[in-house]
Amino acid sequence: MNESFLEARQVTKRYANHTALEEVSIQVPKGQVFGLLGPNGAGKTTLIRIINRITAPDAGEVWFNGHLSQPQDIYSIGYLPEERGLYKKMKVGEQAIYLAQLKGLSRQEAKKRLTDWFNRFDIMPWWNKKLEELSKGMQQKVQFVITVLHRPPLLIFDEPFSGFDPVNAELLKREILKLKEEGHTIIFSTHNMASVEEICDHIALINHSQVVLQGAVQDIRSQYKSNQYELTVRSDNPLPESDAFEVVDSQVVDAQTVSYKLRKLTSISNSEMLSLIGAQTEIIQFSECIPSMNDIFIRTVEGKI
Ligand SMILES: Nc1ncnc2c1ncn2[C@@H]1O[C@H](COP(=O)(O)OP(=O)(O)OP(=O)(O)O)[C@@H](O)[C@H]1O
Repeated sequence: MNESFLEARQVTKRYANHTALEEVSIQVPKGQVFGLLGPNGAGKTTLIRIINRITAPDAGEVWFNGHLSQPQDIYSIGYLPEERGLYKKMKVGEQAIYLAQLKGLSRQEAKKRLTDWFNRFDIMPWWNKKLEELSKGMQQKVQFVITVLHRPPLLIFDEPFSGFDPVNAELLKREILKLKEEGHTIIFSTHNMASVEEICDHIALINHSQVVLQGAVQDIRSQYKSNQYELTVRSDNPLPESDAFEVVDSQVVDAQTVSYKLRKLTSISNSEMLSLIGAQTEIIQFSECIPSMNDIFIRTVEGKI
């Protein structure tokens, strides 16, 4: 694993009647997209607020780019909070320039970068409108742009896809991946598991205030494999009998086609299994069932592992 840009070490946060985080440790690799997952109330926003120094932990430490987090580190973070907070009565372009200047950009540079982003996000016609005249999705776009405009090395997005239609969610995904290619480290919290598979390199799953799963998405999905396969064959020849696998389920698709769910019983490779079946039947489709992040989330959170 490459070096961490951000680490939480044994972070604990207690509120009056509730422990929101219990010895939570995460390692966010530099230049990667890190998904912070968990059911409602798990503690994700609390951890994000601690990383942003909005609230302090009761115990534990946050390490930022190799040093113990310092107050000035917040200038190296672009944070899109869950509750979006722009001025409703102020004009969009003017507001965006003002906020960019607060983050250290000159007026000229801010305008140049904003024009570029606004064109890409198709919101340039709204430059002179008041924020309250924009739809929720457009307001989201404006706030996203303001978050990333000063190009901080660490970007943290809390539920960035909420309020976006599928086309705009796609646009946002592409922009997040572009920001990664430019070298930013990105943390985002989401309940949208499809987006996790598409854009996250690593994840941490928090449940009941603790990290219950952490690692590279591909490794985690492989760990949860259960030797199950989907197979579709022409029905002229029966499936060969074998000690290597068993049929869990079968379904007639049409007069010529049958599909099976198989479980592998030995350590033969996928290619060997394919040859074994293919020697007697004509294979139309063969694939190993790799659990989705959605399945893994539900199984882990419901304790079915
Ligand atoms: N300021 C606060 N005072 C008291 N309790 C709080 C405070 N902030 C958060 N909590 C509690 O801490 C727990 C974790 O909340 P948090 O907002 O971190 O969850 P989350 O994982 O972000 O949830 P969601 O997915 O619903 O946004 C919740 O039980 C919440 O009620």
